[in-house]
Amino acid sequence: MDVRAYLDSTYLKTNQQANLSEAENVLVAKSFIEEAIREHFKLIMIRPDRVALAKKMIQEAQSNVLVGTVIDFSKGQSDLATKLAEAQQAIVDGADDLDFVCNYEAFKRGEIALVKEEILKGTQMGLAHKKTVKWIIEVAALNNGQIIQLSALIKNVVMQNFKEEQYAAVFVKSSTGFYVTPNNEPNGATVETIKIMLENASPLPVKAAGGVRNYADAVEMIQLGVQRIGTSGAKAIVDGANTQNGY
Ligand SMILES: O=C[C@H](O)COP(=O)(O)O
Repeated sequence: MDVRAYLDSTYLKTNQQANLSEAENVLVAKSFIEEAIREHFKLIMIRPDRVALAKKMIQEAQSNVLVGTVIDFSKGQSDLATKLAEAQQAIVDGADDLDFVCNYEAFKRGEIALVKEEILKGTQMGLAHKKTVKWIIEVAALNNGQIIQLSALIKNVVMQNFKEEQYAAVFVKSSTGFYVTPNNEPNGATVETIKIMLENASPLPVKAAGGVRNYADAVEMIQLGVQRIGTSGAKAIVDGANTQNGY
């Protein structure tokens, strides 16, 4: 198994979150992009305002690394027009993957029509431009019943509105990695939540994100059946793989 083919190496901290100036934070972003090129990760996941930079660096390196970005990050509570405008800009800047934060708070309030509409319109926009689209459901904000329902809702919107050959380009993704639970509990992918997502999102693929930090975690997720892993620890995962395989 080549774990690198699963890895969306992720750096999404704002200047404030990183406690860095804009210039310093650009340097950190560049180091993640360079690392993704060097290590042949599947994708570099970067904030929207760094997409054009990542695309340029990857093209100059003649690399196949994909560029992904997040839409309406990290709360997902903007209106549809705002979400679509952000996605449109990311497409113009050259993003390959669009990871939308689903309005999971609206879902919890029972505003199902709103959630269905954003999934339909966001997916339509992405697929029309041949992008991969992912819907982040923020599992740590949901109970297991809600994870079942929201995974199934996304699956149903996609199956009712798009062709079978398009399903592989629409993921259900577990987490932003930035959600803070009231009791400081795990805020990302867990074996339990990923199993629930896989059971209820299929035939759509699943991306595990948040808290996947080492090779053993990554292998566990891949063996469960995820197609992608979003992680800020991609290098540690690859180093673990190399040690395990005696390289
Ligand atoms: O999508 C990826 C997450 O932001 C990464 O979360 P992490 O820092 O827990 O690996």
